[in-house]
Amino acid sequence: MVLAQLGGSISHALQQMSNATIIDEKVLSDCLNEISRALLQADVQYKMVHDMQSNIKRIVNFDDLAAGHNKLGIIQQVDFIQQAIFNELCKMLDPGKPSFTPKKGKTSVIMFVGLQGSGKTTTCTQYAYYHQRKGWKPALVCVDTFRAFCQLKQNATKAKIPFYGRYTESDPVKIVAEGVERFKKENCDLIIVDTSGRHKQEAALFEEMRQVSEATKPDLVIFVMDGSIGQAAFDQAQAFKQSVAVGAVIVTKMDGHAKGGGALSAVAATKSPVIFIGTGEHMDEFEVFDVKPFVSHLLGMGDWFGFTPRHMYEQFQNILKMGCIDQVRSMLPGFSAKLRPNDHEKESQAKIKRYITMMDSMTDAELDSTSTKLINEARIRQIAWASGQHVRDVMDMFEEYERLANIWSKMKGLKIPKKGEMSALNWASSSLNLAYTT
Ligand SMILES: Nc1nc2c(ncn2[C@@H]2O[C@H](COP(=O)(O)OP(=O)(O)OP(=O)(O)O)[C@@H](O)[C@H]2O)c(=O)[nH]1
Repeated sequence: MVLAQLGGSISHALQQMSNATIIDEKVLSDCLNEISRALLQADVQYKMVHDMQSNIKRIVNFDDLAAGHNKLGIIQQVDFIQQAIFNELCKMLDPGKPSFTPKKGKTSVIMFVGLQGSGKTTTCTQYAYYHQRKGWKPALVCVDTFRAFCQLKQNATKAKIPFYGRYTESDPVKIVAEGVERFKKENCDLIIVDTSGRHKQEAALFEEMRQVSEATKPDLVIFVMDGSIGQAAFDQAQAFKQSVAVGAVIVTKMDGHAKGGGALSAVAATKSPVIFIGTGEHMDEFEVFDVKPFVSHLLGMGDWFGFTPRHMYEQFQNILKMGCIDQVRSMLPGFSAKLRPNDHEKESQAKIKRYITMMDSMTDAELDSTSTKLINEARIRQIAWASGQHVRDVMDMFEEYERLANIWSKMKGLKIPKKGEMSALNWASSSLNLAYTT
């Protein structure tokens, strides 16, 4: 089952359950069985599906369910069960510890491993290009002496990323040692090693990987997995983990016919987080992986978990474009009093502008993350300094974000507008509707 269909099947199961007159053990079991079938067809490993079922059954209290057998009660119970499924799937995708994060300006060696055809070479360039656009100084080293050499060289040349590889040398360890050495001397901060995926025998592949790892002492080993490989995902990921210290996963080919379940299996097998997904062959078809929005899509819950600072930024810009905030704010109960102090138009405008300036000093990762975990005290101070504002103002801005994100999280099914998709007035009236429901 492809990813796009999985959400539909799960929504269908939940819909069936909400049509029931009472939610008892049988209704819940039927629903969970349908969801389990959908997950299995999407290549989630059997044991994970089984564990999820047991965990959900354990937390659902049937006495409470029986008590809520009017329509509202049933809707609440369905919400509760949907939330429980959401939490279980998030848990599956969260290994509990973040992967090593390279630091700009400090040399890190990142080694990519994966089977031939998994999309490893494509991913190496995408990863390099992603960082290059953010001001890093990446470099690519190709261990493979055959086809990947040409492919990686071509990609690297196109993206103007330094490249090292040797056609004539057959010893991969020698090539990689030379390449890493050279780029360390050139002060590259991200040295990306593309290992070979082609070997007649698995044992030879893993032995070469171990030797390359030994020679380069990578800061992070990334396992690249084809998102459409099916139930083999778990075993494949585990085999790599047993040979080298895999610390992160990138799932490729998540466009088109990809099955989402493989990502869950790879996390379980490697106990490492998925950090990016590949959504096409082109350099920029590469996305940071964020667990909650991914699971939210998987469950057909739409974008309601995905309210990011960037959404707030874009909506503030829309509001400023509309001119008169006093007019807009009368329709914006979603906005806090802080944004409309004493009803003064100018002050409100100035405040929104200040928030926008502060957000201009945030990184893309911070703007696109639904979590403010990235923002610690030091970051708040940096943002304040970079935007010429007070620390207190930056904290105010994040409080405002948390408040709006909280409002949007309650608006299940409502799509968060993309840039330019929704006018501030539409957004304002959505907030207005919400204000009466909260
Ligand atoms: N649709 C799609 N195709 C992809 C994606 N990533 C890679 N590919 C294609 O998949 C094929 C294999 O990708 P490679 O990057 O060559 O894979 P590899 O693991 O390096 O394989 P070898 O070089 O043979 O070891 C190529 O045709 C890529 O263009 C993706 O995210 N989506």
